[in-house]
Amino acid sequence: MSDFRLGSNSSSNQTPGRCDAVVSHRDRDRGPVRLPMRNAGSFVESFNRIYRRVGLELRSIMTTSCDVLRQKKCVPCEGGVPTIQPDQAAAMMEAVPEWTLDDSAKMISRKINAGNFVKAVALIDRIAELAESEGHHPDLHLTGYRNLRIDLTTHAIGGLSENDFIVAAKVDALIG
Ligand SMILES: C[C@H](O)[C@H](O)[C@H]1CNC2=NC(N)=NC(=O)C2=N1
Repeated sequence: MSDFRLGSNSSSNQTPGRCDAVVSHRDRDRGPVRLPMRNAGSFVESFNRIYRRVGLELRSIMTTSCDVLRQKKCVPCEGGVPTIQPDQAAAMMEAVPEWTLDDSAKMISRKINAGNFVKAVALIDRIAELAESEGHHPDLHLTGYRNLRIDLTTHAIGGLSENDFIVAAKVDALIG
């Protein structure tokens, strides 16, 4: 097999330079790879299923940039994908500084004092629209008429996925 070379002129039509994943050949990292904006998770799964027999593997790099997360789209998750591990989750919290990671590293949460009940419910409505457009939904807790807690975890896999961080970053943009 010829030396497997990669550059920033990858197949995806995104700005060069940003790396979403690394491809390794026989466990040796060979270079950066850009992933498609949509369905990146299933692309990585399919690539690895097909090319593992020749020693190639894609390892996606979870982003720690809020801006990058806000450009992404959630990937429908029906289970069968690994959860983000605690160390990666802790690193990704950098992108969503208003959020906290729970002790089990399976959920991220944000607490907001919306000021009054009407504002809190209006915020819930806006979050609901965002969640529906992403196909990924937070658990919402409104207590004390104005205190809203937003919990994000990926129920299908019983832990965190990049979807949770994408929605969290978009909620932050929505709140401002
Ligand atoms: C088919 C659809 O993508 C799945 O049912 C989605 C819906 N929204 C979801 N939201 C969250 N938080 N976790 C999920 O596993 C989930 N699954």
